Amino acid sequence: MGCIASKENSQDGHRERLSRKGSLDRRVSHVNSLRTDDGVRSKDKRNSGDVKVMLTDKKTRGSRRYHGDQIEKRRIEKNMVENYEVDAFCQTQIEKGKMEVFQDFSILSHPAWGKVPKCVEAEQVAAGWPSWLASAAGEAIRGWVPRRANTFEKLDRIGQGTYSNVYKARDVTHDKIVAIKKVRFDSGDPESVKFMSREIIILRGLDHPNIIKLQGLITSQTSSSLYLVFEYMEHDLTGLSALPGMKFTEAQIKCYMQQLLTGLDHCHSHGVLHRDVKGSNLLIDDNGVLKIADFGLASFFDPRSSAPLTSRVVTLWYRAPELLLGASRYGAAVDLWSAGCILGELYSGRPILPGRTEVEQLHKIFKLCGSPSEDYWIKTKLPRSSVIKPQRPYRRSVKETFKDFPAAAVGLMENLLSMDPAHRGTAAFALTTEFFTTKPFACDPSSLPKYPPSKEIDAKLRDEEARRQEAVARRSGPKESLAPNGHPDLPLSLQKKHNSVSQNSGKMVNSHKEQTVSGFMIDPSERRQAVREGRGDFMEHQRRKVSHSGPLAQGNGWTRTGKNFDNHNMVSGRHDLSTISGLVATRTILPGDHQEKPGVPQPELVNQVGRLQRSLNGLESSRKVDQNCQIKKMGDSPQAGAGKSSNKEPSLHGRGPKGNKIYVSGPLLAPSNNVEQMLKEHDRQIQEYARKRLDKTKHAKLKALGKQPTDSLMAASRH
Ligand SMILES: Nc1ncnc2c1ncn2[C@@H]1O[C@H](COP(=O)(O)OP(=O)(O)OP(=O)(O)O)[C@@H](O)[C@H]1O
Repeated sequence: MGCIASKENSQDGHRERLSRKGSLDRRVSHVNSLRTDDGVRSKDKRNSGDVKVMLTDKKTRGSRRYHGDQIEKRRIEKNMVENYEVDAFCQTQIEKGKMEVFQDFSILSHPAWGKVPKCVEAEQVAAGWPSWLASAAGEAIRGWVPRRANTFEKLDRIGQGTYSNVYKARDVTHDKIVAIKKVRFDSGDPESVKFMSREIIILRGLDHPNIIKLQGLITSQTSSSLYLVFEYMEHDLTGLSALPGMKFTEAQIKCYMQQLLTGLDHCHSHGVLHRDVKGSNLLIDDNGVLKIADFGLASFFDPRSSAPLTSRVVTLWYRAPELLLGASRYGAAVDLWSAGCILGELYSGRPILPGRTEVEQLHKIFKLCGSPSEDYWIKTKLPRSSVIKPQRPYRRSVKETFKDFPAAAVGLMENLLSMDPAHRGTAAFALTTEFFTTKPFACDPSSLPKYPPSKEIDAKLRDEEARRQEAVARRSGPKESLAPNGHPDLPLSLQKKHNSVSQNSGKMVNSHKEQTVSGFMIDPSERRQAVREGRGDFMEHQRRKVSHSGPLAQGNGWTRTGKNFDNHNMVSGRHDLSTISGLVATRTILPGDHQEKPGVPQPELVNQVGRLQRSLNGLESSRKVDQNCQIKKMGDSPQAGAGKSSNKEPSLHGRGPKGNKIYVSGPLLAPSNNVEQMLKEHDRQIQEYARKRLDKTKHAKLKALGKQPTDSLMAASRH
């Protein structure tokens, strides 16, 4: 335990000591906005290098960072500092063992972290670890031995993600229930190995009651599979919110938000960005304890580093505007944006920004949060700002939109959903806002009601079953207005997507047949067989079919803002996020967090904008198009573009994936009454394009195999 210096000089000495360890207070420079006494947010101009120490309360794990001139009086809520001289207080707290000082904030981002000396690596391999793991994450597995699959009894499948299947299982050796996550990855692919080891390193490096604990790894030198063993959590926030009749109290919402922000604060103060905060990644146990899970997209960050990060992270509905605009240098604020979306969702009972494409997502954000100021565009020079920038500003409407929510909640949402990431504050700061300091206070997790096990996957099964029954009823009725398996509340284009994804999920499930030879004592597929012999279990069958990721809630009964809430901004909780293209961030596009070149628009987005624009051109002829948003010529400065007429065609050109020019022109967004129609058309065009691409590929494959393509494939290949 190191001493805490009270004066600049001694702190400099302290800093020097840290510096020698290669860890100068880098973790703390994201304390960049503070609230002044009059409640007005002000940018903290202090140099991040002034930050001296970070204190963490051992009990709540809430941390506080102190600048040189902040080392004076501090408040403590619950067990945090209050009206104490930090020096004296901390000394006492340390003596009492209640507080500790983090001296080395950079442990996770230290380049050597993850590596062990060659001799240790050899020992690990001898102990049965695969060499790729010993080499890439030796430090993270230090002290562990690989677990064997036959010491677990696989029970049900409880989750399915983009990269994984999650099972409930019994750890026979320790006689306890655990969750095991089988990750799809290829140990022969360096990128795959990098992501896998990063997830493991981060999970092992973070130790906090609000962060899921990795308990072990199931692997062997011969197996290509890797299973992560976690403590078992009965619920996730999406599943819990979707329980029929669920209504969270305000104290309960505060309780979940407090835990989420405390967990995020721990990540951020250890230099980790989660980058996929959403309801299905927030797990809750039977004691009401919330833990942040799924660090598959998490990354280390160092605000002083110039290394670019990818902007293709975070599930679309929870993705911060700077990411949508292509930022490659960002920080903890991206997680805070997602937390703001979760807060809104907990109150409103449905996702607050459910965009279907990146363009639509930005449009929804602009409508709710206002478009960024001119200063912001100039200051940030975000790559896509030259592609998508409203011609006249959108007014912020958070207060009006959520006027039925408690004022303190809206206050916090205003912070977290700031367009400028610098104004979002920090997780630690959010925990000190009025939302948490006024009544009703956050309740104790243990006082929360006990709920039946509820996962996102369960909510999906209920929806699937309801849809199936509805389809049966419709088929037997006089009218047949819906396609089989169709969502009654989804546009046809999305229904098609939904159906195709369901089919894909089915295929994926088949590919998991290999698990019957996985070495587990009991396999769910065998169990299913046994069950089927007893009763035809539709739910179990569906468990294998559904895909993952979606909204937090589907109308939980909290006071709705009803017509005050922008209907375009709302969707039924039944919509399956994973069925909508491009919504879920992928790992494959993160080759070492590659990034797009600044100023060069991302092809997918340009294509989207292009198609959107072309559909707008049709609308334009009726002269009903709003001139509010304009797409400017690529590479033009925002100022130059703003002066150009949007009626000219083409006014934007960029290059598509194969270097072909893409022309788009005119205003980006139509008036709100046309937006839905325009987006449907846009959506249809994307689908058609995707189908043609698929057909072309099939055609090429068949040709390569010397088989005769069908007429439709022939037609597609001619396009
Ligand atoms: N420790 C756990 N205990 C219980 N359930 C869990 C646990 N970990 C994950 N799950 C369930 O499995 C689901 C998917 O897990 P996870 O998010 O880790 O997978 P993923 O493949 O990374 O998903 P995504 O595609 O959303 O990124 C979660 O939403 C949750 O319902």
